[in-house]
Amino acid sequence: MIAASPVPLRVGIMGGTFDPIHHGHLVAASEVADEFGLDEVVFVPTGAQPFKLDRDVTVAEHRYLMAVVATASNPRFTVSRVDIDRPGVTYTIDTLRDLHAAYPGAELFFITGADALSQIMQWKDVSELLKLAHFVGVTRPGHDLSAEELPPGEYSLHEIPAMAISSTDCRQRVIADKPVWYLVPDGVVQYIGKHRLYKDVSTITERLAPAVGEEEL
Ligand SMILES: Nc1ncnc2c1ncn2[C@@H]1O[C@H](COP(=O)(O)OP(=O)(O)OP(=O)(O)O)[C@@H](O)[C@H]1O
Ligand SMILES: O=C(O)c1ccc[n+]([C@@H]2O[C@H](COP(=O)([O-])O)[C@@H](O)[C@H]2O)c1
Repeated sequence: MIAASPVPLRVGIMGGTFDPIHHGHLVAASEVADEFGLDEVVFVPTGAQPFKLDRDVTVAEHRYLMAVVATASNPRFTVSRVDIDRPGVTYTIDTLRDLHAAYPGAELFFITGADALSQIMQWKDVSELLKLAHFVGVTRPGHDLSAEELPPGEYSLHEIPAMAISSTDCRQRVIADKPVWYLVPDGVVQYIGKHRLYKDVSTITERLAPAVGEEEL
């Protein structure tokens, strides 16, 4: 008798700068998990995102902890440190290799908004990248959802409820003393206030691009 092979785990990966994590990220992950029957969605805060090296970004530990707070109540959501613990620039090719090692035999689904999806052809090692995970692009207000440059069969497009929320807008609201209630989870509102994120810029932000000569990219 041939033993039945175990059904592979279906794992979603939601990569992002998450500065801060907001309900747009959470709805995208929840909708894709439902549509694709995912067993788990791993949120992966980035280290030094290659296209954001000239930006000030909140220190990784705060972004990681906000993701933990935001996902704590969902038993299928977890948060990974793989990108923030790996030195150097964060490339998704390394994220996927690390997560294949952490979840041997699992099928990986990389979840991305329409804006990020449109740039994927410029990501490092794109042809290998597309073999390591199935890419799922989700709708995002203000961005066209298309992936014409990507090879057919390597990705899916999925419509989700429109959440006109961005981390940029959340940060600007905090700076302007406007509320971010209901744009981000309650615990994240409180975390931002407790640590004075986006207010105390001199102490809580880091520029991702190292000073010239300081570190080789
Ligand atoms: N409102 C949203 N709806 C759908 N997808 C989203 C939404 N916001 C972010 N995403 C997707 O989530 C991932 C992580 O996004 P990111 O952390 O950069 O948030 P952001 O709001 O775009 O941040 P910022 O405004 O700082 O650029 C990306 O794939 C992005 O396209
Ligand atoms: O691998 C790359 O070359 C690459 C370039 C740009 C962005 N990414 C990934 O895209 C995801 C969304 O990034 P962001 O900063 O828009 O939230 C996140 O997981 C990044 O690591 C990856």
